[in-house]
Amino acid sequence: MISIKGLSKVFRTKHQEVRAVDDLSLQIKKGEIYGVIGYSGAGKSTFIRLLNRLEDPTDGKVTIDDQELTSLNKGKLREARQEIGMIFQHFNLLWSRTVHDNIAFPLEIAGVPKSERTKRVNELIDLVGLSGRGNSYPSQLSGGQKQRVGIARALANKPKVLLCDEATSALDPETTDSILDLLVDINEKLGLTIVLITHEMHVIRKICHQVAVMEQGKIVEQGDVLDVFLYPKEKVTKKFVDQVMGDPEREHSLQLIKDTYKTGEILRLHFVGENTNQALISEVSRKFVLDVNILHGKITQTQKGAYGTMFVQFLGEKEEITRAIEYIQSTSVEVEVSPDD
Ligand SMILES: Nc1ncnc2c1ncn2[C@@H]1O[C@H](COP(=O)(O)OP(=O)(O)OP(=O)(O)O)[C@@H](O)[C@H]1O
Repeated sequence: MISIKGLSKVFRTKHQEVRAVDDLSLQIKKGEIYGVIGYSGAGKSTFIRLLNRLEDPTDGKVTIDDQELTSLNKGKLREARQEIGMIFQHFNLLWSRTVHDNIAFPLEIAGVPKSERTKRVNELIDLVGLSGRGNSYPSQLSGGQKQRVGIARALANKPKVLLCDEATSALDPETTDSILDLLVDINEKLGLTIVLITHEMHVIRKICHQVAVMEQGKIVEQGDVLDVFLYPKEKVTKKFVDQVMGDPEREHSLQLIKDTYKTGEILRLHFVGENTNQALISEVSRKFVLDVNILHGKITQTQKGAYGTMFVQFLGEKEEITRAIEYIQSTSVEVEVSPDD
């Protein structure tokens, strides 16, 4: 759906040249939530602004649904932009207009008649959970509510793509989660493709299907969110994964745990995808004559299922422990047995 090829943006100032986006290529599928993560200065904002040509590229192409955005003249670009909604970190609302009139604004520009506008705005107000607040002004709303107005306004012209520029960075964690839930809801209900940029791995973990990691204008790693969490390759990606998971290798190596718990069999279980920890653990203690102690673990939920690591201690007859391990090995949970001394 979105094809990005060899995209570059060079900013030239008097004294220097900055390659904010450097020969970047990506494919984003229809209906996907695609996250781009990077530290400050990586080039994320410039990248997302190139997707609707708020910034003109120095080089490269952006194609959305077979339409090459980068070759359009001003008139055609204005039409094409109606299919691309955008939300911002600081909401960018019109302070002198009510919630209703903020959402109606893009419809006015598109020349939608008043009666139709009112109907559409009311639908959008309900969709984003702001029923009853249509006559409020932005200054009377909380941050989360302001972003809901931003989302409703961005959806007014029924876009195919929603661009989110650090949309939750100004919000507290709880409000962030409620806005992320709303984005997932919209993605599922409307089949909308969402491209977001963020510096928070929590955002990627919670709602994205695919992730690209950006550093110095380039994509250094990309893939399925679960894969990137499980097998981060680049140093910068590992740092982002640690933001959410801590570093189990460093903090709790199997050997370290074994040195602490000297009896029974110590196992490390890797959960990937659908499995949830509780179901397997309770199944094992039901099926086998064993005492199972959960020692340490961190399982987290992504859009592609649960994943994480858990250390457990099995206490019981050796044969029974072996049978239990074989049973776990027959599921999709990976088992690592503590090395023999
Ligand atoms: N208009 C501009 N003129 C000159 N340099 C710019 C301009 N916009 C961005 N840059 C430079 O391009 C690089 C990438 O900036 P960009 O804002 O895209 O990064 P970012 O990852 O979004 O970071 P942040 O989250 O801090 O905004 C930076 O070195 C920045 O200084």
